[in-house]
Amino acid sequence: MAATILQGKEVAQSIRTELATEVADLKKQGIIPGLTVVLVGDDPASHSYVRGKSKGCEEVGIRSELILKDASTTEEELLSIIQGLNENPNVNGILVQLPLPAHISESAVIEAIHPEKDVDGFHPISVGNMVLGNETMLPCTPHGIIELIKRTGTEIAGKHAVVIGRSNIVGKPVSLLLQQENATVTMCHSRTQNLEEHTRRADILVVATGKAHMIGKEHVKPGAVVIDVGVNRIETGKLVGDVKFDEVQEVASFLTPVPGGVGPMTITMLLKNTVSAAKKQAKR
Ligand SMILES: NC(=O)C1=CN([C@@H]2O[C@H](COP(=O)(O)OP(=O)(O)OC[C@H]3O[C@@H](n4cnc5c(N)ncnc54)[C@H](OP(=O)(O)O)[C@@H]3O)[C@@H](O)[C@H]2O)C=CC1
Ligand SMILES: Nc1nc(=O)c2c([nH]1)NC[C@@H]1CN(c3ccc(C(=O)N[C@@H](CCC(=O)O)C(=O)O)cc3)C=[N+]21
Ligand SMILES: [Mg+2]
Repeated sequence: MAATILQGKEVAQSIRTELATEVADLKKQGIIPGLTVVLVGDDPASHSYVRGKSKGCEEVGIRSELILKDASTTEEELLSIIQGLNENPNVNGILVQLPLPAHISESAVIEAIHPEKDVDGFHPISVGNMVLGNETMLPCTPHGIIELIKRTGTEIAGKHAVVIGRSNIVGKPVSLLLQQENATVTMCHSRTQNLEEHTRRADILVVATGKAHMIGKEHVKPGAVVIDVGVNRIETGKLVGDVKFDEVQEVASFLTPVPGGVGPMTITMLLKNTVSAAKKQAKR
C-alpha cells in the first residue's frame, strides 16, 4: 500500500492562519511581534531560507527585519549587533542564520542572544530547559516534526522511534522530544554499524543526515512513519531529501515530501515562537 504523503506545507498553512488571527488580536492591544534575522555572508541556500522566513512573517503579520552583513564581518561586530537587538524593545525574536563564516564562533554568538529572544531555541539556557522538561522556546525543526507526526493520528507513546543524525539543531533535540512523548528512541549517526538493522525496527523514522537519497526501502519497516528532514540541492538543481521518496512511498504508512514537508513547518514554528516571545515580553 502506498504511503499517505504528509503535506507539511498544508499543515503549516493552517497553523499560520491561526497565528494571523492571534497577531491581529495582539495588534489591537498595541503589541506588534517583531523578528530580526541576521545573515552573514553570501551562501545561496541561506539566502533562500531567509526569504522563506520573511515571507512567513508577512503572511501572519509579524514585523520582520533582515540584517545582511558581508562574510568579512568580525565576531566583535556581530556581537555588538546582537547586543543592540537585545536592548531594542521592538525586537522580540533574534535569529542568526547558521552556518556562520569559520572565523566567527557560533557558540559565542548563540550565547550572546538574550534567552527570551532566542526564537531558534539554540541558547544553552533554552536547551537546558528543554532537557529538563521546563516550559521554554523549543527548537523549530524538532518541534515542527513532532507536530507533523501528531497530525498523522499516530500515537507516539510506546513506539520505537529511530533518529538518524545527532546535530544540535535537529537530531539531538528531536530525539529528546520523541522521548518526552514517551517513544523508545534509538539514535544513529555516521559511526553506527549496520544502520539498516536499526532503521528496520523503527515505527517512526526521522532522517536528518544531509546525504541525498541515502535511505531506501530496504531501510524501512512496512507501515513506518518516515520524516525526511534533509534538504539537498543535487547537480540538476533539484531539491531532494535524504530519503528515496519514490521507493519508500511504497512501504511507509506516512512520508514527508521535500520540498513541502518539514521545511515549511520549521518556519511556522519560528513564527509561533516569535509570537509567544512578544506576548511574554509585553507582560514586563
Ligand atoms: N527542513 C528543515 O527545516 C531543516 C533541514 N535541515 C537539513 O537536514 C539535514 C541535516 O541537517 P543538520 O542536522 O544540520 O546536519 P549536520 O551535518 O550537522 O548533521 C548530520 C548528521 O547526520 C549524520 N550522518 C551523516 N552521514 C551519515 C550516514 N551516512 N549515516 C548515518 N548518519 C550520518 C552525522 O553523523 P556524525 O555526527 O557522526 O557526523 C550527523 O550527526 C541537512 O540536509 C539540512 O539541510 C536542517 C535544518 C532544518
Ligand atoms: N539559526 C538557524 N535557524 C534555522 O532554523 C536554520 C539555520 N540557522 N540554518 C539552516 C537550517 C535549514 N533550515 C531550513 C528552514 C526551512 C526550509 C524550507 O522551508 N525548505 C523548503 C524549500 C526551500 C527552497 O525551495 O529552497 C521546503 O522544504 O519545502 C529549509 C531549511 C533552517 N535552518
Ligand atoms: Mg550543522
